[in-house]
Amino acid sequence: MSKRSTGRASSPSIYPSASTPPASSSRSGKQSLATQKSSKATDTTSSNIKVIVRVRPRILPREANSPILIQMGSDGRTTTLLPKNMANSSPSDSKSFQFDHCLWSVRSTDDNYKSQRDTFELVGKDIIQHTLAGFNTCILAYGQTGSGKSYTMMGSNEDEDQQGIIPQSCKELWDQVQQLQNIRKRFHLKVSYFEIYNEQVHDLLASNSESRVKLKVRENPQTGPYVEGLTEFQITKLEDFNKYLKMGDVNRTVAQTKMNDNSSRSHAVFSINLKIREFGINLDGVESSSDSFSETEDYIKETNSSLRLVDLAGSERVTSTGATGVRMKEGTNINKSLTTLGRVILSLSDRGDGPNNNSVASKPPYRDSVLTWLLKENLGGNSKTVMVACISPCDYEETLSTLRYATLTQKVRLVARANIDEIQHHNNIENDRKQKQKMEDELIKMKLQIEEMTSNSISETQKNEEIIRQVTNLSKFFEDRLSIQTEKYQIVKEELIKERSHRKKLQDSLNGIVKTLEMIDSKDPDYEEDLWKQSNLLNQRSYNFQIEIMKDLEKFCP
Ligand SMILES: Nc1ncnc2c1ncn2[C@@H]1O[C@H](COP(=O)(O)OP(=O)(O)OP(=O)(O)O)[C@@H](O)[C@H]1O
Repeated sequence: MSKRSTGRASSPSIYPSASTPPASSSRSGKQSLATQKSSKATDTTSSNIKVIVRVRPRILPREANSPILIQMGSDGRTTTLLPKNMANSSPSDSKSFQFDHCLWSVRSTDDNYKSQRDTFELVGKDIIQHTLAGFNTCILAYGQTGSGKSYTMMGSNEDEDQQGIIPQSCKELWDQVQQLQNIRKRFHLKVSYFEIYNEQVHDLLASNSESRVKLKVRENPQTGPYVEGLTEFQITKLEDFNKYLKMGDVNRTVAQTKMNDNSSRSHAVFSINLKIREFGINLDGVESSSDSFSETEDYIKETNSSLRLVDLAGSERVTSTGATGVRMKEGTNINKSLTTLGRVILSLSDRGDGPNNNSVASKPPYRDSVLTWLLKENLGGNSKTVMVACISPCDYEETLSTLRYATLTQKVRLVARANIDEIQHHNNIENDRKQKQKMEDELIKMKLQIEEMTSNSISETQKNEEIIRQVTNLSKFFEDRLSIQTEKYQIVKEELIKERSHRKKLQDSLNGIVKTLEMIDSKDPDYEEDLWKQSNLLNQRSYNFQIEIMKDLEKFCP
């Protein structure tokens, strides 16, 4: 909703295809025949429209020497409008008002200065939480022309510190979704962006040729009014928000006026539709595609909510703006719709306890302007709504008017309920039967597996016992063999010892013979003779011995 250039003329063309009915807890027509959604009515809260007042710095040249007519109390809830002509007035001429919050953004050096970030913290954070909880929510900026509505809602996208409520809300919502989603909980975000210019609705995200087509407003008995044929884009990454915001801002009608160089000539509504689906236990463990939701998905809970971020065109006095021609027509239409908004708020605030009370209050004239018709749910129905009333620091009349408008708005009571659908399956019994059968089959399969494993383990044990037996036998066999071998070794060892001693003896004998031969070689005559004698003696003995043997033999064998 940053402002760009002057408005363009309408050009008739084909309607875009997508439509955006507001979120509701009992959406009709889309559910599958096998299922039925039952709305969960427990999460219902009743609260007033919250009102926050923000005063901007003196930035217009005409304000340079003008006194600041606004004071804000240290409680952060009181705004005081000082008298127009302070020199001729007494302090009692000041007018004080109480709001949910009062944001002082006049001088960044002041202790109580509220930056864009502070503004989001106080205005947007809660709203994002409510959106995630399934409530329809709305933040709308109201105020005279040039009072800082677009700055508060959109700010400057170039500088992160200057970002307004819309880009900060997108980021906060995206971050929360990233944290909360898991295999059983899936989030789906879609955006749309339209403007109401001269009581006509234009799709700011339509292609160029279709962007000036006048769209129709329809009313769904359950979900309320919606723009027929509005383009919706799915958000798959944080940057998508920025892309569609920029696209819409390029198409928005803005113009230079005497009061504001870059004045919004239309009311702009940026919507984020959030769908959350929760899934039951999936026995197959199959994950569904996370890119898109299908109507046949077997989810057990669906939450639908829509966050509407509205930058209203500024109220203006023709005398102040000096508008003529097209600008004057725009201004008249802007004022007409804002007046209707005032009448709707007045009617709703009259009801005291809101839409459910029985007082005979006038029927809010929602249909008297496209703006109030489209915001019907956010102003007087199923929504949690915050109004940021923007004021300029030096304009008495316009500021007084805005503060009165804001005071009235605070009295509007809304009954919001979380749009949660619990899914009842008609085919539950059949599903249960199938699941039971599936689990029984699974059980039988597991039993068989266990039996198989048990029998396997018995035969394994037998096998092992057989191996142990064989190993025992083998080890016995080897032990026996070992003892036999040991015995054999002992015998061989003893024989070897004997052999060695025998060999020693032989060696000794051999040595004796060698010695004898050496002696022979040395030709010792005495020894030779002695040897000769011995030899003869032996021969003689041998001969005698033979004679004796012969004699004996003759005795036994005659
Ligand atoms: N809090 C702020 N801090 C600094 N500058 C601001 C602040 N609020 C508004 N401004 C500046 O004041 C000027 C008017 O603000 P802006 O365009 O947001 O007003 P507006 O209410 O949207 O006007 P219109 O209704 O005509 O579109 C802009 O130049 C804007 O940057």
